[in-house]
Amino acid sequence: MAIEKNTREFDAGIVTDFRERMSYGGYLDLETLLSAQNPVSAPEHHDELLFIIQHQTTELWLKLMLHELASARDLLRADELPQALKRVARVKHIQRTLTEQWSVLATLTPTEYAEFRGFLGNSSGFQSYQYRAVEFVLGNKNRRMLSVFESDATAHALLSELLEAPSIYDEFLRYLARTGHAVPQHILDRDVTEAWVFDESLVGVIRDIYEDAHDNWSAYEACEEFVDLEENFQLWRFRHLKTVQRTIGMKTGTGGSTGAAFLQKALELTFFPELYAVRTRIGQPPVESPEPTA
Ligand code: HEM
Ligand SMILES: N[C@@H](CC(=O)c1ccccc1NC=O)C(=O)O
Repeated sequence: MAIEKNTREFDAGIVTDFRERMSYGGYLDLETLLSAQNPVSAPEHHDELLFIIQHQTTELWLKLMLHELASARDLLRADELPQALKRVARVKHIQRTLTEQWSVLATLTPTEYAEFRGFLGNSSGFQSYQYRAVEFVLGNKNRRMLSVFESDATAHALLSELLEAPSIYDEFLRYLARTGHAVPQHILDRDVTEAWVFDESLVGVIRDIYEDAHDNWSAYEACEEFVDLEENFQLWRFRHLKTVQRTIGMKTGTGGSTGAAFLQKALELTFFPELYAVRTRIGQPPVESPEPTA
């Protein structure tokens, strides 16, 4: 038995002739994928490959995240809540992988990074259109961000389209309205190209869902899934900030921002603020509506 030589038998049926058959590498277009790592440092720095692959794998996962989130948004529009939540469940796993992945890049020391940072010019993750697209789908719209993509027609077109489209949160709130929840009309009519801003009038609607979870189970479950999405997103941002602090300290960014201080401010951005605000209200007496003025 070959196993005694610590060698596995080559099963008789194993296919070896791929002249006329689809192969692994062909199906996955590995030729393209594996020829896309092109270090710019000269002489080539050993650690630049790590830097490139960390970014490329992130972009691949972002591509899938966007695919799933856009689909979840469309499913909500079609009143298919359980199917939408299935998509969100997958996104949560991708986010965990992306957050965990920071530990690989954290093995890059400040000295090593400084040795090839100069070759990166003004390129920066700030110019990641897929990252911006995910922020837009989740409702953190910012028209100003489009200016970075003036010279990239594909990225610009995608971001413009997502800017104009309702976010996943807009679609969820519309779904709630259609299924009997008292979502105020001004929310349903809002300008969806603007960043979502905390709306006090929505907190009572969410509170009703949380206080009668049994009878609002699917809406309640969806709210909790959205909170997971937001929390996971913030954990990624936090790990990015920590990686930045340990590799470049307080240096300004290659993209032109103040660097760590700029990234710190992103931790204050929020996607679903009412889903957090409701936690303060649960079990408290209802907030009186303000007296109408004049
Ligand atoms: C040593 C590693 C890294 C450093 C030192 C670093 C540094 C920075 C800095 C300073 C910024 C602010 C923009 C600027 O002025 O350049 C930034 C933004 C950004 N970086 Fe990184 N980064 C690192 C790794 C990564 C990785 C692996 C990704 C994954 C794609 C990434 C994605 C982003 C994104 C999406 C932004 C925009 C964030 C926002 O707008 O809030 N970065 N990065
Ligand atoms: N902004 C980083 C450079 C950087 O990290 C980067 C450069 C090119 C492509 C992606 C990058 N990642 C995140 O910003 C810096 O200031 O060192």
